[in-house]
Amino acid sequence: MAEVRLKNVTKAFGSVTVIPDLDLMVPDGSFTVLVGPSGCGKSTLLRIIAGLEMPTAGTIEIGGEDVTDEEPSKRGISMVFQSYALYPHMTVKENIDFGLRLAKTPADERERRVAEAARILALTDYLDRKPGQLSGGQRQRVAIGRSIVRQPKVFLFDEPLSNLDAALRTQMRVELAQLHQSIDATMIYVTHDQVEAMTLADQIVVMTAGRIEQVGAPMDLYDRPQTVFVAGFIGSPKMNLLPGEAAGRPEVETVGIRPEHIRADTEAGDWPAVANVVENLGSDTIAYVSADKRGELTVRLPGHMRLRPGERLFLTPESENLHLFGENGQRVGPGT
Ligand SMILES: Nc1ncnc2c1ncn2[C@@H]1O[C@H](COP(=O)(O)OP(=O)(O)OP(=O)(O)O)[C@@H](O)[C@H]1O
Repeated sequence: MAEVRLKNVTKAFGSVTVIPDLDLMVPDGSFTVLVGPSGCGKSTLLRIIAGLEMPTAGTIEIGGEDVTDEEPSKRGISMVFQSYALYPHMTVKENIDFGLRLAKTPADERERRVAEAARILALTDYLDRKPGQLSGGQRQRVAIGRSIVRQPKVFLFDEPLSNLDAALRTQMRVELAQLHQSIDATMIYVTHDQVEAMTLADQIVVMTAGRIEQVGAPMDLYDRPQTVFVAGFIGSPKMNLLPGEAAGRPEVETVGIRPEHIRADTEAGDWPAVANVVENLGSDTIAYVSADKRGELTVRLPGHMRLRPGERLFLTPESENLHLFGENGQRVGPGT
């Protein structure tokens, strides 16, 4: 068992408290993704779990053991960073093997583990190459290989794919999902990327200003954001958030509607509007429009719908897909 539990974790740098009082449970074997705006404390939290930062107060348990005062190397964790920092003069095999050699693992065991990691990561044919002879994605796989051979209970990833180009990111994302399926370890992953969060996570933790705003399965957060903040943060393009007004619900202050839940028609509809900017993505079209009395809205339309900037259209929000938020930005319906 390697669940990770944070209890009343507080972190201050000097007089600035960046994490006020945080509780989090990461289930054994889960893929937990931390998201939130820049500076909200994601990396700090990961570093606290790793033991690279000491919490100002609170405890960290890994696999039921209190590791708050334990050295990073004794916690059974392994961390993969965005800059993968391989040793350029060593081969792939030597890079992967490095930590095991330092730990004085017996040679035959090292051989076995490196071969197994290389197999999982499809690096077997590259073991004798130097990092300079690899693509960015292959280098990142070597960095992950270094983690795998140490057989950690928990993998920590801090934006591991952010230095890769779009195509490689997609490929590595799929590979990470497969890796998680094949080795079943607990993974905690920080990212800015919506698609990574939605596709990799069993549970997403949305943070803001050092606090947890909501924890849930990706589609849970998407379908039932509990706050205006989560509603605006999860989903791309962003949910439209309009000053409230819901029939018979005076407590509603904000009404949310996702871009794909607004129907558009050139003939008739509830809200007359004019298209400002139109992005044709092929599979769908994103239109940024001004709607009379509603202001600026983002609408996701079918890819085949042709629309030109300046063109008039009529929008109809799907009433069954509205999100209602009350005072303090808390969800008040439907189905809180
Ligand atoms: N060593 C440090 N000394 C002082 N302040 C720090 C230190 N490390 C982080 N901080 C501050 O703590 C806050 C949280 O930083 P952190 O890097 O954890 O955020 P983040 O959510 O990972 O941000 P990003 O998404 O931009 O990487 C920030 O305000 C940051 O300036």
